[in-house]
Amino acid sequence: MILVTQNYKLAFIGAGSMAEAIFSGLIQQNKMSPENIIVTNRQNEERLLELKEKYGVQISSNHEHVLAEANVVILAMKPAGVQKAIESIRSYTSENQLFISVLAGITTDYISYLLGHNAPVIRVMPNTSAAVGSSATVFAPGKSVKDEHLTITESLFQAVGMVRQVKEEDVDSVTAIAGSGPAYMYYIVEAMFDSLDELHLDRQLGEALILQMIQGSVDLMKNSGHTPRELYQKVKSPGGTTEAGLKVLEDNQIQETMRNCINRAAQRSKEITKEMSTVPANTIK
Ligand SMILES: NC(=O)C1=CN([C@@H]2O[C@H](COP(=O)(O)OP(=O)(O)OC[C@H]3O[C@@H](n4cnc5c(N)ncnc54)[C@H](OP(=O)(O)O)[C@@H]3O)[C@@H](O)[C@H]2O)C=CC1
Ligand SMILES: O=C(O)[C@@H]1CCC=N1
Repeated sequence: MILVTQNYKLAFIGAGSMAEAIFSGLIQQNKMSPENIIVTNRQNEERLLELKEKYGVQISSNHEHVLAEANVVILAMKPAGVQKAIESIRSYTSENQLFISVLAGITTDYISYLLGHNAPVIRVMPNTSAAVGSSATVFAPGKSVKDEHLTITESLFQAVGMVRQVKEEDVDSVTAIAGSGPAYMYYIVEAMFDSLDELHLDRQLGEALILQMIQGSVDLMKNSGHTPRELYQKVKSPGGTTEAGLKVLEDNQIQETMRNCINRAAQRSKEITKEMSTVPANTIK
């Protein structure tokens, strides 16, 4: 289905980590040409120049210019900045444009309310692995979304990884796994890397072994048909090294901690909705 992206002009409102991960992934996977991507931010001109230099994308601080030719507008500022950001572009937007928001906790209804018209709005939750074509992305349609808009969104994000459609009410939960999840993995891997010094192992060799070990574990989980529990039972020998290590994880309730971590992130997404994404009651149609 990765066909339509070449015909579109994409405007990124926000030029941070997530915007960069998405457009760099699209460019690297040859799904979009940099001339068809225009990027703006709030104030950091140096950042825009750096992105132009690195990827060849168009940049501009003039919001009218940014919105002028865009068919698809990707909102990629922090959730707290969405109101000001949309206020600054609203007069240059139209119902012919598709709005894709990657903002955690911000609902499609709230974006429609801020836009003040009926342009289609789709809420997407990708992750930074989009930069290497390996995002785990979900999307949920808001009002006025037609099949063609779903197709565009699917093909854009399919170009940078796996993509699935969900109901908007499930996006908070998915954010905790797919959106925030990479950070939890990096946090654990950081501790593994740090153990190398304590083990007096060569850092380069140790890091390569750890990453390959993780890659291999993922491959086996995907391909063996076994559950994670079955797989770790196969690694463990009575009285062996794995059993000794797992005992430390169990004693420290690492599985419970991980569940708490995911639940807390999902809850935070809901809190963001309450704090920053409430549509005044008298405006709901
Ligand atoms: N990082 C991640 O892994 C993921 C992030 N997200 C979501 O992506 C969004 C962006 O996150 P992230 O990239 O990490 O954030 P960053 O802080 O890296 O980037 C935010 C960007 O938004 C710009 N911005 C702020 N206000 C405005 C405005 N009024 N008009 C135009 N641009 C504006 C900033 O510009 P300036 O620097 O000039 O202020 C900056 O370029 C968030 O809503 C987050 O929830 C979703 C999935 C994963
Ligand atoms: O931390 C955040 O709020 C964003 C959403 C998912 C990843 N980063």
